Amino acid sequence: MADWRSEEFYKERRDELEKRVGPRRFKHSLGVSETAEALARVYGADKTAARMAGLLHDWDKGYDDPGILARADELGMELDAELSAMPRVLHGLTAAVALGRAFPELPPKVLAAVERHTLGAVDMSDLDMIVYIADALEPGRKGKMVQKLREKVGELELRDLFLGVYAYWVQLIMERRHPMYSKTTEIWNSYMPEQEVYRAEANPDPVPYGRP
Ligand SMILES: Nc1ncnc2c1ncn2[C@@H]1O[C@H](COP(=O)(O)OP(=O)(O)O)[C@@H](O)[C@H]1O
Repeated sequence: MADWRSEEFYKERRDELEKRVGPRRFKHSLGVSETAEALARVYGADKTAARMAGLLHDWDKGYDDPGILARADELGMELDAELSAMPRVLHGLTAAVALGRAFPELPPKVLAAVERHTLGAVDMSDLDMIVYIADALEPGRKGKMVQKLREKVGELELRDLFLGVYAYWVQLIMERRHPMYSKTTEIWNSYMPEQEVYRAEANPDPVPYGRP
């Protein structure tokens, strides 16, 4: 089996990716790869894994809606009714399965980061968060909020930077009037442990909420 950490492996996958997606998506993937590597350096994660997962995250983004559903079917994936109705969010899930089969040398942590880059998940690893963030902050992404979040790299803890990006993305989905994946709230809440602490303490506020 090839060494997935080698430069040769990276270049081979990069050249294959170029044939799988359009030029804009390819450029975006290179940007995510570089940004993920830089974030891994800042936050002390595996730089090679971040660079690889960033490169591969949109491996299946070249499929149209019927195509990605057929791809999931071919791969033997069982999608529930909700996910079947949201083909745009499926490319990370199918890519993780397909890449794991095509390149068994890829470690589970790289596949997990690819799988989670669109919807996120409860209990994301540092690497998962890095790829999720890199997808939103790579140099090709424009906007005031993107710029603000970029300036927070290294300043915020990784988890807080991830939550900033997640919140921004959820807001975008709402503004664009796109359907929201139902587990988004559950995922968000799983990163809000302070709510647990608050509930466990006696009410520190002498004035109940809602009173004038
Ligand atoms: N929690 C969510 N619920 C529903 N759709 C989502 C959610 N998160 C992301 N999406 C949508 O999934 C699509 C793909 O997202 P993503 O893979 O992150 O984008 P890109 O392929 O541009 O990097 C986008 O249309 C995005 O709005």
